[in-house]
Amino acid sequence: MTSSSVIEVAGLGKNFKLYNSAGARIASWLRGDRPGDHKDNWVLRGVDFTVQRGECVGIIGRNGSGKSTLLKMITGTLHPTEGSIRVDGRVLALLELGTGFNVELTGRQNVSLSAELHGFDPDYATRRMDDIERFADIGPFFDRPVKTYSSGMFVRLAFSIFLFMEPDILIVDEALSVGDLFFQQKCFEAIQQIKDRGTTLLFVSHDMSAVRNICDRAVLLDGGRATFIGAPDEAVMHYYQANTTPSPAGTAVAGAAAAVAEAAPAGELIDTIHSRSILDGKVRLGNGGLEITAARVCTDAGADVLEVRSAHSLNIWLALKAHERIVEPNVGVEVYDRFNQLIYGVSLRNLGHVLEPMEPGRMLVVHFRLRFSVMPGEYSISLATAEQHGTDDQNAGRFLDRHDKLGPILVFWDQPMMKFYGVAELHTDFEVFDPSAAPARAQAVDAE
Ligand SMILES: Nc1ncnc2c1ncn2[C@@H]1O[C@H](COP(=O)(O)OP(=O)(O)OP(=O)(O)O)[C@@H](O)[C@H]1O
Repeated sequence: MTSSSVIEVAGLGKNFKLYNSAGARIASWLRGDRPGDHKDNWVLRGVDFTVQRGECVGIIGRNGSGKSTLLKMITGTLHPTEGSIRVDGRVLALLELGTGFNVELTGRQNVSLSAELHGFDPDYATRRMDDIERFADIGPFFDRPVKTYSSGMFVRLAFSIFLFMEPDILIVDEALSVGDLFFQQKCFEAIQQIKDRGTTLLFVSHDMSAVRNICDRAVLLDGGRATFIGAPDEAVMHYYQANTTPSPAGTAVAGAAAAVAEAAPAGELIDTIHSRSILDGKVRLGNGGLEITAARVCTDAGADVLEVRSAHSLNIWLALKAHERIVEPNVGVEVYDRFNQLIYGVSLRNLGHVLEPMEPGRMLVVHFRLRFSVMPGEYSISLATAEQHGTDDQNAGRFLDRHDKLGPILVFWDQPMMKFYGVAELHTDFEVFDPSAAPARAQAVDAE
C-alpha cells in the first residue's frame, strides 16, 4: 500500500455458490465440493481500484450490480473468493447502521452503547451527547425506547452517532435516503464537513446528482465488473447510457395506436384519449370543477409510449369537462425528476393562450407537445386545470383538478456521445473562427 492510499482493491471477486438443495450444500461442507454439486455465481469479478487518503469515491451501479457485496468485503463482513482488499484505518459503515442498537434502550442509552461497542472510552459519549442529540433532532424520542422510533428517526439517531465517531474511512450508503429531505440536506452538509476534515469517504448511491456533487471519483459497477473508474460526471454518463436504453418494442401503454389525426372529429378524439388514458387517480387534488377526464401520452406517430429519446418530443393530450362555470380556465403540465424537483412547468397562459369562459357540461381537448431536452432518467408528470379569475397567483391560479405522479416517463439516450451534460439542454448556437479559412461559419445546434 502506498503512503497515501487507504483502500486497495486488487483482482477482487466474490462467488456465491448456488447449490441444488440444502442437502447438497451440507454434503459439500462435510465431504468437500464435488463437480456438479453447485453452480458458480460470480457477483463480483476482477475489480481493481485504489482510494487515496481524503478522497471521496462514489460507487454506483444498478440494482444487483454488486455494490453492497463490495462494501461488505471492504468492511470485513464478507470474505473475498479471490483477490485482495487492504484497508488502512478505522472504517465505519452506515450500512451497519443501528445493527448494534438495543431497541429496548432509549436513544441516549444507545449512544453510550454504540460508543462502547466501537471502543471509545465512556467519557467520549458523554462529551458528545449534546451534539449528537442536537443533530438527530428527534425531540423527546431521544429519551424513549428505540423500538418506538419511525424508520426516519432510527436513521437520524444512527447517522448522528456515526458522524461523531470520527472514523478514518466513512462508508455512506442508501440508508441515508430513508430520512426526510431536510435531514438529508443536513446530512450532506455534514458529509461535506467530514470530507473537509480529511476523512476518506466511500459514497454508495443511486443519487447521481449527489455523486456528482460530493465525489472526487466514481467507480461504476455493471454485472459485477468495474466498467468505469474516473471522473464522477463521466461515470454518471456511462451509468445512464447503460441503464436507460429503451425496451426493444417500446413500453407500450396499450399497444401501438393509430395517430390522433388532427382532423379527427372532437368526439372521436375524446374517445381515443379515454381509451389510452394514463390517469390513475392515485394523487389527485382539487374540486374537479374543470375535470381532466382522461390523458394520453404518445409519439408523433401515435404510439402510446412512456419513453422518449432525450431531446425528442412526446405529445400529451388532455380531455376536459367543466362541471361549473370557469371564467378564466387554464391548463398546464409539469415535469418532475426523481428528486421531485420541478424541471419544467408550462400552461396555456404561459404560452400566451387565453381560453374563453367555460359553462358546465362543456368539453375541450388540449394538446401539448413537449420536447424532453433533459438528462436521461425517469420523470413523473403532473397535469392540472385551474381557474385564473380572482386569484392572486398569475402563474398557478386556483387548481380545479390536478393529477400528480403520472408516468414515469423514461428519457433515454442510446448513443456513445451524449448530446449535452447536465440537467437540461439549453439551446446552443456556436461559431468557430479559423483565421486560415475565411469566411467564419456559424452553426446552430438544435435538438431534433
Ligand atoms: N448471500 C448471497 N447469496 C447469494 N447471492 C447473493 C448474496 N448476496 C448478494 N447476492 C447476489 O449478488 C448480486 C449483487 O448483490 P448486491 O446486493 O451486492 O448488489 P447491489 O448493487 O448492492 O444492489 P442494490 O442496489 O439493489 O442494493 C445480486 O444478484 C444478489 O442477488
